[in-house]
Amino acid sequence: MTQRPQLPIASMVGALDAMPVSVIIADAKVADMPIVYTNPAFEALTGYTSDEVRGRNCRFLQGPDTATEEVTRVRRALQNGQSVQAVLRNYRKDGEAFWNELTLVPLLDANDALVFYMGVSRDATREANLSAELDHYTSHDPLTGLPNRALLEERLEQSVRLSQRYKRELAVVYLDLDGFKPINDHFGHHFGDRLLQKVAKRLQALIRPGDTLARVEGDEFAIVLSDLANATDVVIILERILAQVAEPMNVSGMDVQLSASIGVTLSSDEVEDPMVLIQQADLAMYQAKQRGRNNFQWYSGDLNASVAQFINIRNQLSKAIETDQFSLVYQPKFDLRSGQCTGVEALARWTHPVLGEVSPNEFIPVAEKTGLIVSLSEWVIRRAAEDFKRLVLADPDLPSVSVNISPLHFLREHFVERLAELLTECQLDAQYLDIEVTESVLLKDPETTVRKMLALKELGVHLSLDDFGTGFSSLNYLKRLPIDTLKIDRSFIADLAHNKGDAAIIQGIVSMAHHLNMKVVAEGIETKAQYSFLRRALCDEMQGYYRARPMPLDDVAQFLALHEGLTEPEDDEIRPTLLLVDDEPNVLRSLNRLLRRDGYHVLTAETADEAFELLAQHQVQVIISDQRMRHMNGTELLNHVKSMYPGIVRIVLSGYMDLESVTAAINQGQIYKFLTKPWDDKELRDVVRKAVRLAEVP
Ligand SMILES: Nc1nc2c(ncn2[C@@H]2O[C@@H]3COP(=O)(O)O[C@H]4[C@@H](O)[C@H](n5cnc6c(=O)[nH]c(N)nc65)O[C@@H]4COP(=O)(O)O[C@H]3[C@H]2O)c(=O)[nH]1
Repeated sequence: MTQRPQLPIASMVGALDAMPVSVIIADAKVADMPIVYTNPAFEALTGYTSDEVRGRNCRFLQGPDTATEEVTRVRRALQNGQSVQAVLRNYRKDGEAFWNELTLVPLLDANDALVFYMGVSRDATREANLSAELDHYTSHDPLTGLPNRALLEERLEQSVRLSQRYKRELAVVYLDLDGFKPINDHFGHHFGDRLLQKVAKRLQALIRPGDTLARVEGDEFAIVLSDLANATDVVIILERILAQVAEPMNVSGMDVQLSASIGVTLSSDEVEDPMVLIQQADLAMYQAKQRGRNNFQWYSGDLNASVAQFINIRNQLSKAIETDQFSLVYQPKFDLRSGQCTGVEALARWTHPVLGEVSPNEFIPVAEKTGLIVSLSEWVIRRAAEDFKRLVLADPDLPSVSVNISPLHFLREHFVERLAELLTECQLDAQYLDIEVTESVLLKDPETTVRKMLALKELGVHLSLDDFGTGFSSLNYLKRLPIDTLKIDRSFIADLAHNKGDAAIIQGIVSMAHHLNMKVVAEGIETKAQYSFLRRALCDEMQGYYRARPMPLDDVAQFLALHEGLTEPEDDEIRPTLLLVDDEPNVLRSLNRLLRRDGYHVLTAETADEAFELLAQHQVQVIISDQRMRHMNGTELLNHVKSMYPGIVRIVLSGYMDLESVTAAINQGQIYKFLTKPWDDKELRDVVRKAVRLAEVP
């Protein structure tokens, strides 16, 4: 056994004085262990000089918050002559508390007898505060100071257990502020944050100390109302919440009025997983939104499947970008005269590992609602810019790639600046990017739209107004917008062959756009009839399944490489075209034979529907219709033709002499000539020749 060196305290003092950590030595031979030495670092830590503390027991450093269990543990170690470590809440001379990370070691003499205790201290206040802050941070929302979702779930679990044990009612409330996002987007996040803090304060004032109010995310709050004597108490609280949220709030000198949509559910004995209650309240909240906002709805168990779908998508969407579940497809657009490809539109596709293909019509509105649309769109722009470089290799004349930008994103502060940054990052010249914004931006905020569009033009991007015709744009604003292209919404195209209103709207849009120096693209062209009608209506470009569907990148590259601008002239562009309408196939056959000989391009129809399809497809000069057919009346048909295609010369060829309708039709200018069956070949050919000449006069 090695001999322990005997260290008289006096010989150690020089070294201890120089130590950067606080050292204290107490005499262990005396019952109360008085202090016999402290070094200068002790004074720096506690504020006490050596003279002030010599002869006293260390307990003067303790205070009201010092944990008694820790002190007892230290005392026991000292009694047993053992080393001990502890972190004690101590107090400096000026009363300020600090965390003392203390190590006490016994000093023994040569005979192993305990003579002194040496205490080495370190100020651990910073770490302790940090860890407390961290605890708070992980369980609280930094903006409002309210519990976050994690703490809400913890408290809910406890509350459900207590309510089951004591047979009390418990309700979970889910609250979403109506119209908060536009305010946030419009006035900026700082303003939005202040507003959320005010709302949080008001809500907090309405609940009891045992309840939990949490900010779940964005403008969504949840409340656990526990220990309710009966369920009807909830109604009173909810009414108060609605009223309080609706009271104007003053933020930065501006009065803002909000409302809330609230969903509520009650805990029942059957609930095994308390988290289900949050989902139920959330579902009910969406129902409240659907029912017109500023109201509350109880969860009923059989909520609308579409609401459940909405929530499901919302929950999945946030992971989708990170896990690479999105892709892009491209749909080409074509010039209606040359047939050349005038660009491709990027359309987002989401393939979820379980849900499969989710339509953009489902996920885009959800992405808008949750704000995820911004990161999604930025991803789309980046990917489209990259893909465009590949597509110009396939078609060096490809003018641009179009991306859809949702109104919410478009109207966000700094949208234009951010786009400029993205273009620089992607090294894409602005002229190759076409931004498609729906007409609804004009409804939301026309002045900002005008300002942003001017800035975008300055940047050099191409601008298209999408879904045109659905948003009732103010024409006043339209003429101020630096728009390059109007895209006529698909809904006007679908029925244009039969609906005279749609046909007239299209003609009106084309003529107005051309006057404003804009091009017109018709969307959703599926049939030859629609295609031909739009060509004749002088529409500039088309997009639709009739020519090309949206395709993955490789396919569209191949398509562009092989595509040649075509458009053979149509028959009716070379020869005068006649349309014969009769429900008797034999009559149609003999008329066709007779008139073809005169060099006309002859079309035949047995029904009104067929006739309108053909009229949409072809430039018809003269229509000859039977008067009494099984499903229609000739003069009615011609009346309809007159309003849709006023330039077509109309002739009735009837087996009956219904004088009344004939004279009415002639008087109203609906028909040019009335001929009777059986017809005289020569007379008929004469009348048709004159009618064709009449139709050709502009
Ligand atoms: N029935 C029919 N449909 C046709 C025809 N030709 C094209 N379509 C479809 O019409 C939609 C045209 O895009 P949109 O009006 O911008 O309408 C888009 C657009 O508003 C939105 N969307 C798609 N991708 C994005 C995106 O990346 N960002 C944003 N913000 N919105 C997007 O979702 C909407 C729907 O997209 P999709 O389902 O891809 O649907 C596309 C396209 O597939 C046709 O001949 N017949």
